[in-house]
Amino acid sequence: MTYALPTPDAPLNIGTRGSPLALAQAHETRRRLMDAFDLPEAAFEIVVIHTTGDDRAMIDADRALKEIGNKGLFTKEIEEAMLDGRIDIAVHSMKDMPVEQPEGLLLECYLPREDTRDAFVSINYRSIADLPEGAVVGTSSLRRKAQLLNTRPDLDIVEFRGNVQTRLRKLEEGVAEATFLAMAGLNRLAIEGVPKTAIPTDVMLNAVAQGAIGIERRADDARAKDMLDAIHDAETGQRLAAERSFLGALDGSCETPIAALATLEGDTLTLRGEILRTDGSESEAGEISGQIADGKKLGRELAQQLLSRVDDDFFDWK
Ligand SMILES: NCc1[nH]cc(CCC(=O)O)c1CC(=O)O
Repeated sequence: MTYALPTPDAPLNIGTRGSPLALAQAHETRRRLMDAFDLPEAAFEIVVIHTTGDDRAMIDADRALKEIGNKGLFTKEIEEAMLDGRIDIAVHSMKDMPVEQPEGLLLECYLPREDTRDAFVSINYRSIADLPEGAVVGTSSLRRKAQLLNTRPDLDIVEFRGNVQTRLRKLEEGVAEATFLAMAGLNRLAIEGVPKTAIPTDVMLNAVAQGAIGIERRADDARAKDMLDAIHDAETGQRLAAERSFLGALDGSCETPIAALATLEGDTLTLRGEILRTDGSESEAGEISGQIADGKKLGRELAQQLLSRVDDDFFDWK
């Protein structure tokens, strides 16, 4: 080792967004690093970085999100802070991460994955199938919207943003009958009293990398590399390699109707994927299996299979 581990006087700076979920994920990362290296909490400093994506979400600009595209919206300022040395590592929801990282940064460390499923959140109903004809449901996710309309074209989908509390209040006020959240977020925040049911993945397939936390670092930072290697979860890495390669081959982002889930059994990786038209009028789904080590290739192959079945305008907004 040619470096010293962090100390309370020279802490490792952990960058994160300021949302409750982002902070919970940063705290989990700090806890795992403390345990792996037997270091005190004060050897780590959690540094909150404000991002453009946070502004957009606050102003509600669903339109702005779509105009700018979501790629990197939540990560640009955090990555700049890392390249500037203001922070040493950055904790991200992998679901929101572009497939490629900027020059000089690496994203190779994943924590053990949480539940990948979406939650159906409703005061009066237990599942999508339970919803009455024409029910109003709230979501701003293009994927969830397209998946819902594909199976339930009768539903009236309204934009829904904000934190869990805001959404629950809207449900209580009767603004919508149901909304959707990632089970992973609800579990990590351990919020009590949310009327939720996990949706099976054959009813609503999760977003690429849903439920996974990734930790980014500078490519030339040997200390950060060794520290992150110690807390990396190899299985999550193998699953995300396949899912993110599928996403990359489709040139998608978190704001594209694309879903994928890789699972491992023995030496075999199975990748299920789905692409949808934004209006839900068409969906193509498929599955591919092979050696775990070939995950990236399997992701590209599944993407090609699905793309070969659709027209060029498939992902165009309507
Ligand atoms: N796009 C927002 C986002 N990014 C990650 C999560 C939840 C946690 C996760 O999936 O890891 C969420 C909110 C949600 O979908 O409910």
